[in-house]
Amino acid sequence: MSSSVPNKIPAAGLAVRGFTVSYPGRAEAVGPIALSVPQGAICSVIGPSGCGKSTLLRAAAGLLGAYEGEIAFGGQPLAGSGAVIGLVPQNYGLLPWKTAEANITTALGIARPGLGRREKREAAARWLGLMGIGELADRYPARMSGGQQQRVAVARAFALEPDLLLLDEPFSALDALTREALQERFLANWEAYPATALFVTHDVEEAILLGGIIAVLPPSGAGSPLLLDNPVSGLAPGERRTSAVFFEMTRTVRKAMADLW
Ligand SMILES: Nc1ncnc2c1ncn2[C@@H]1O[C@H](COP(=O)(O)OP(=O)(O)OP(=O)(O)O)[C@@H](O)[C@H]1O
Repeated sequence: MSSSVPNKIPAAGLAVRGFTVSYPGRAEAVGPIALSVPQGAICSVIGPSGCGKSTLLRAAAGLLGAYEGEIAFGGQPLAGSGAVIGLVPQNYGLLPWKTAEANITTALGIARPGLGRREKREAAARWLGLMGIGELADRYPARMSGGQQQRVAVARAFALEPDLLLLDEPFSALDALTREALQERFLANWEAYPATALFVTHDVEEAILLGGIIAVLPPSGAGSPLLLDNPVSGLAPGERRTSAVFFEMTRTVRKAMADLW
């Protein structure tokens, strides 16, 4: 059930090799992390606090100055690949001086410069609607709850129709029912626009519901991530939560966590 990271950089999808970061003033380096995600697959990333999940996402998004190792997409360094990247950072990353709609149209203006004003506004309205917050289009982030801001950030990431989706605990601030509804919505969106995705979560059930691959990261410096192929992803989204395979996978992932952490 576990898969290994091939030595050669694959021609498609995301490949991370020997990813290591030395933060100034921090004795131990973060990593090394190695991962491989086929094009159009979701990789759930689960790991103990401080193991480097957000650091990896920031590096993949081009927001980290220096790191060792390589992050490749489509067989070439991600930085020069021209891939459109949709990022949902842990702090949502919304521009506080822009409304929900303008946060999305501004990002679209950068990532998809060919789109006209009307197309951008229509895309913003559609994706805010799909995330269940269409009525918040004119609202500023300071006047939204954390969960609402998270949903705007997810809507913005999907609106870009990205090649690579990077999500850092995107549903952590939501109540259980809204979270379940948005997990289903996330899968439906992803099936319509199957971006290669890294989905960081601390929730084992969420990792299993969403990921075709589950990367269980060890504490920093304690070896390589374990990559698990997830048979649950072969089931229809509506059947996943209640299937026997799901419960079996829950045991497998928890055992991997117990062994690695
Ligand atoms: N800018 C920084 N300067 C110094 N150390 C940092 C910086 N950013 C992160 N770190 C350290 O690097 C390590 C990895 O941090 P990171 O945020 O990537 O972990 P994480 O796995 O995402 O954690 P969590 O699950 O708590 O969000 C932590 O020990 C953190 O303290």
